[in-house]
Amino acid sequence: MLLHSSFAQILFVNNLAQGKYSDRQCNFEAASTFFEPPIESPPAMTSIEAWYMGNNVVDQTAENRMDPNEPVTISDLRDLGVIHWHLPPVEDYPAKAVPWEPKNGIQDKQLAAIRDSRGYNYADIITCSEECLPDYHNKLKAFFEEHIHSDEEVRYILKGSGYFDVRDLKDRWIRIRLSAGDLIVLPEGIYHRFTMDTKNFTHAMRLFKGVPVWTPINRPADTHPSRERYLQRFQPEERSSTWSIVSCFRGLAQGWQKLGN
Ligand SMILES: CSCCC(=O)C(=O)O
Ligand SMILES: [Fe+2]
Ligand code: NI
Repeated sequence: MLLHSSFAQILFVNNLAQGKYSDRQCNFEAASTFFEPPIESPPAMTSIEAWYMGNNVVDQTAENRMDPNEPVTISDLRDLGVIHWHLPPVEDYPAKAVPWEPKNGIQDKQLAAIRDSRGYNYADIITCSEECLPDYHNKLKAFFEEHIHSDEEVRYILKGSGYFDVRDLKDRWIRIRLSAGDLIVLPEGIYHRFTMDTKNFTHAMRLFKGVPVWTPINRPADTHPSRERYLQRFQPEERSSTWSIVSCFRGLAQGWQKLGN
């Protein structure tokens, strides 16, 4: 198996170098005997890693860590509304399926449980690589434009890897490294962007509640209702000061009412 897959990888890289890949070969099912991504996912990674990055990005696919490194914990991410599971993929998913319908019922029970409990009733599967993604260069540019969405962004990495960058509440970029098995939820209204890493291969499931909304709302979007909702939910100081102003006005109004009676 090991021999087989290294052979397949050598073949893949060779063919890639000769420009042999076409859309047809991006169908993993049809080409599964020789199509393997040119990388292996790391063994049983149990958690994502995140770190602060600088604003000056020369190569978006590089790690872009601060020097010295400034790590960001899972709990810091939770405070921003970003949640994560690690579910090693149990099925062999196709390279592309828009939408994706499980063939023989849902085999991945853990994924099915998350989909049910969070209402992700639509899913599709895409492969980001130069061979498989039509209009590759423009898509990569669009993915890396800072934006928000009016819904959650939910991605399950099936093979390969990539980075989601999110802004913290002080507007600093945090880079989150995802690889096969990582399922991430970015909340509605968080500023974010996506890039592949130096390996240039991400095979992912995109999950949605109801009709998929993937229109990006590029920054500036500070007055967009989704951004305002995000700040209400996740910016504690702002929420408490808004609440104290509201309750102060309430108190005054009640006072006036009493005076009038
Ligand atoms: C990891 S999926 C490809 C990127 C994407 O869907 C996005 O940036 O919204
Ligand atoms: Fe997106
Ligand atoms: Ni997005």
